[in-house]
Amino acid sequence: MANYFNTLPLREQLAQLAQCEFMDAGEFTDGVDALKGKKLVIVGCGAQGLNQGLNLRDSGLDVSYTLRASAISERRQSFLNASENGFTVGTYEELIPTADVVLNLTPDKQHTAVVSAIMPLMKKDSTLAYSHGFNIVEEGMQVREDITVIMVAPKCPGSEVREEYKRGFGVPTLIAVHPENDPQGHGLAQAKAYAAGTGGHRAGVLKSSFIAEVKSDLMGEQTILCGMLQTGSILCFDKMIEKGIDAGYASKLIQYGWEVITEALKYGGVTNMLDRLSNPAKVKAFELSEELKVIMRPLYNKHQDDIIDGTFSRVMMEDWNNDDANLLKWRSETAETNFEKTPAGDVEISEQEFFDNGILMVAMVKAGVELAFETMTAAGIIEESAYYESLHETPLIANTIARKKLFEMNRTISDTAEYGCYLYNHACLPLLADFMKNIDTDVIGKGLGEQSNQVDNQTLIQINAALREHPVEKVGAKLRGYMSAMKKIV
Ligand SMILES: NC(=O)C1=CN([C@@H]2O[C@H](COP(=O)(O)OP(=O)(O)OC[C@H]3O[C@@H](n4cnc5c(N)ncnc54)[C@H](OP(=O)(O)O)[C@@H]3O)[C@@H](O)[C@H]2O)C=CC1
Ligand SMILES: CC(=O)[C@](C)(O)C(=O)O
Ligand SMILES: [Mg+2]
Ligand SMILES: [Mg+2]
Repeated sequence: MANYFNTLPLREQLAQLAQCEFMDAGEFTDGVDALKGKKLVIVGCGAQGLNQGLNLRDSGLDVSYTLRASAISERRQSFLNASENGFTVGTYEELIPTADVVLNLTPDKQHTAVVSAIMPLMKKDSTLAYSHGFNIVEEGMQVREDITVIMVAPKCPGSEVREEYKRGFGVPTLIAVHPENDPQGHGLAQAKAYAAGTGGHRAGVLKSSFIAEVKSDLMGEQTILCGMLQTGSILCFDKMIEKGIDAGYASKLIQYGWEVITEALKYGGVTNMLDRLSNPAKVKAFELSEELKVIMRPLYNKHQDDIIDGTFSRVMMEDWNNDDANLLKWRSETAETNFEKTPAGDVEISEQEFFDNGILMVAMVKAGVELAFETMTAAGIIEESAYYESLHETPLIANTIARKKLFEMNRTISDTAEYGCYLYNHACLPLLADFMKNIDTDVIGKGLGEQSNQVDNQTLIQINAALREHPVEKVGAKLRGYMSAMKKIV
């Protein structure tokens, strides 16, 4: 097998990267009908597997789980996830032959082995579904020609796929049909029904391609979504400790701060997030974010370049073949960081205080969202896709840090995302070393303590215009307009 993307002519690569059509709510009036009465068998019951299965069943679909024989015999967590939620669980031999749709929700590293094992058992004219395009695009998996291959990719950690559904909302979702495998022409109808079953249509669905999803998902997760929040947590915490801020306070400000400040982002974009600051703090946050964008832009370009040409995938797959040695080493190193080892203090921090004392965090989120959006769109990803992958998903990742710090984020996201997050963190920590030398508690930990809200009018006018004029704000206003069912979290 070879990297599918790299086998295509540039014309086709660009066309697939640009595949992105916002699907109006009217396209989902049939709901889950295309899958009603069909047997959906999910392989794997982890972050996506469990939460998607719960949503699909609540949406009236017939869902069961097939797990590795060892998972069942050893009653592993995946078996408990499925059985304790009342699902039928069986081996591949027992359930795959009965499946109309097989949802492959195992780790990307396992996809070639899993698909190779289940394909011979899949009945003629059935469907194979993915939630990430890595196996098809980066590995070039060849699927039997009678099998329809679709993708329904939530732009969100598995846990929040379920939480947003329970709130009556959903998460933005990319759907696609693999052009090499749509023999009966019903791939799109099935993908739409699957997306509706997860609740994705309530947040927004893009008709995308396996290529557009992979090349944007890898970029978002490695940079703004997980990498920036990991690096920002470590740098901001260590700076506060260096400057004598109480460790419990510092830990709480960061652990819960990302969620609070990015909730403003989710509702009103970067503009609303900065509008939550005083004028002097907004000017400071804007200046810091502009400085951060200059420093980090080469890193964001390198991540996108390595994703586009397959370098990232090759390097990660080398680690797969080395028993995940780097992934496991970097995971344990993360657990040893001061931030991870310091519990949040039993101290009251008001919602506004997270903004006032977290000016640097606001600047990092602004810089990361804008850089990721700008880099993705420069690489051919369409704005709507780049918005979901940079701005809208950041608060959903922040929700996981609020639960149990970087441990929970890295446990909930895919191993692929976790690996990319560590690559970014290893590069960004030294990259920001000089920048952090000039940082003090006025922007992280204590706030400006300004006596008045006065700033230069011209400066404020220019900053407000720059915030509102950024393309992520324009496409964001349109997409948030469709999210009438969005629910408050903080
Ligand atoms: N995590 C996330 O938030 C997101 C993930 N995705 C995508 O969803 C897919 C699933 O990822 P995720 O939910 O994170 O995966 P998890 O690691 O959370 O769960 C993997 C599941 O697969 C099972 N599994 C592991 N290895 C094998 C194997 N060799 N054969 C069969 N089953 C196996 C595990 O059970 P056991 O080990 O007990 O057998 C577990 O139930 C991936 O393609 C990922 O890219 C997409 C969007 C977000
Ligand atoms: C949660 C999500 O969308 C990620 C970051 O892409 C992943 O876990 O792979
Ligand atoms: Mg993703
Ligand atoms: Mg991902």
